Amino acid sequence: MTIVLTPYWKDGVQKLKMAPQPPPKPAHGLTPPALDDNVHAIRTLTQFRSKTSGLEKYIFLSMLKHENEEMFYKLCLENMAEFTPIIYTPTVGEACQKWSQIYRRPEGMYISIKDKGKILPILKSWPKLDDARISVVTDGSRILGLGDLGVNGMGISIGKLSLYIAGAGIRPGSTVPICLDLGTNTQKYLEDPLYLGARHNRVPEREMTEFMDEFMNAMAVTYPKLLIQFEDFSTDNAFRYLERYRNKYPLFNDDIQGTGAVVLSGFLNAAKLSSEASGQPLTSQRILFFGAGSAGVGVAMQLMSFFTLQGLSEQEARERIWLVDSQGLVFDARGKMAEHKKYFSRKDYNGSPITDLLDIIEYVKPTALLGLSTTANAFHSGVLQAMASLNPRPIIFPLSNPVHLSECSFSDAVKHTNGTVLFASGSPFPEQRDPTTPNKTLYPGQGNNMYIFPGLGLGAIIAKVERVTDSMVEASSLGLAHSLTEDERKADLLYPRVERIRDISAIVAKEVIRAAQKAKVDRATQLRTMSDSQLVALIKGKMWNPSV
Ligand SMILES: NC(=O)C1=CN([C@@H]2O[C@H](COP(=O)(O)OP(=O)(O)OC[C@H]3O[C@@H](n4cnc5c(N)ncnc54)[C@H](OP(=O)(O)O)[C@@H]3O)[C@@H](O)[C@H]2O)C=CC1
Ligand SMILES: CC(=O)C(=O)O
Ligand SMILES: [Mg+2]
Repeated sequence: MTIVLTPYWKDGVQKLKMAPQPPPKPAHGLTPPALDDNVHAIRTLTQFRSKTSGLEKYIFLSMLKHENEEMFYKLCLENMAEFTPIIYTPTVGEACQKWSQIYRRPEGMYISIKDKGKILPILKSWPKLDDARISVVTDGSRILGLGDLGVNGMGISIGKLSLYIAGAGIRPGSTVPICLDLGTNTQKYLEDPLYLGARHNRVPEREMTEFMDEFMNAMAVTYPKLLIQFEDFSTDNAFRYLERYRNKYPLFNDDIQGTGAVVLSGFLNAAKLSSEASGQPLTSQRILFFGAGSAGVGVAMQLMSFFTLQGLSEQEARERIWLVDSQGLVFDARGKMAEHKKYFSRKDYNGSPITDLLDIIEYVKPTALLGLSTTANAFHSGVLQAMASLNPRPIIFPLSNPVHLSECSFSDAVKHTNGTVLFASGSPFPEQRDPTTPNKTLYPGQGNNMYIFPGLGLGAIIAKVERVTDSMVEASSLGLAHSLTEDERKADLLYPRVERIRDISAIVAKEVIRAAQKAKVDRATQLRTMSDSQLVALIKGKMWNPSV
């Protein structure tokens, strides 16, 4: 059997034999006499920790996954807080940027625009055809906040799927990383002799849509049990292909829906604390979005349900949300604007454009400031102080990834709000001392869709859904919000500790299955009669665990 698992070299498609399986345990006498899995885990972790840069650690773990997958996931599960910043944001961002330099072996499928008209046989050559359950598909056009990385975006599909396995116990053999190669508009890559993708600009929209139609149809034919996660498509395409396929195939867009769900969840917990401190009702929250792309608008759409769940009408909910883009406050009288911004564009402002964030804050008087702008340090000291002067507990979520593009750091947020901030960021930051209470530690939340997609995907797979409905996405969010333990609430955490990711994914998956049942999109109808505890037990029982 041959399989297209490698990127392209010039015009040719390199065909490789199937990727080698991990070797069976060596016969007695071929390993050192005292080799023991538990001690070897310590040895491997020590080797990992001896690497000095994030990228070296990433490469080490990537090779470990290839050579000893069970050990990789065992260590990952036991050291989630230490491993996620390496296999995921921020280090995965650097790995993607340098993908053409660090590439070593096939680990997913690359489907090129040159394969148009013959995508089906390529998909059929995937070695674990019948096992395929979840695919993360990117076209590399907006990887984290790093822009168009072309086929270098493969690293993000692989990273997300590692979190499906570690975080939700999806079987490793059921995951299918895919990177679509539709060209790149990044000149640096086109000129890089090591670049692994097609060496031309991105193809026009019509050609891409024809390609996508063929690809999606071929995916459904080849993998009838597959759920698709669209990842890191540039904003126009993210909205376009979500709308085009969401009622036809089981899929969701992680940046629009996964991010919306994770932020709604953290916001629900933050808003309770903020309203307790201000004495104002939850409905008085005023949310300012700095960034109005797929993530900003996706989150804004999801936060509508924060208000409607409190009894506000759709119109009232919409009035509690303001968007800012690179031209400043988004308002109708500004003139022509992208389709996805229109719904939240303000109708009640007719003045001249307001572009400075401090002026916008003065005008809106937000209780919450959410950053999805890819603009590092946009929440500077003046912005943080302004938020703190308006609110006893300001909600500040700098959600852009990776770390170096975050709108502010946790230490700055703590410093300039005198420790009152309710904080969540897209990438992790270290904890801080409370400036006002000796010996008290303040913990940053990680408002990253990694808390949602593993459980959402697992629930959708177990329920064998025909579609992913908005109600399933909302249920994943509420499941996450309610999964905080008493201890976590006492520490004012907005998200559960990442070490509990498996438990959280089980809760999220259960809520997703229940919502799928309500919407009647579940094909595993035998689950409908189970009690909640039976369902959670079933979900946990289905989770794959490393055997070492
Ligand atoms: N925490 C999480 O789980 C997630 C985080 N993200 C992060 O969100 C970020 C945005 O992603 P996405 O929405 O897809 O990206 P886009 O590029 O589509 O959106 C960026 C938005 O920010 C606006 N913007 C850019 N520069 C400025 C500026 N100087 N001032 C004000 N606004 C500005 C853009 O304005 P304009 O529209 O005018 O161009 C656009 O609206 C990324 O960094 C990504 O990593 C994404 C998904 C999940
Ligand atoms: C987290 C994520 O999906 C992003 O930054 O794009
Ligand atoms: Mg993403």
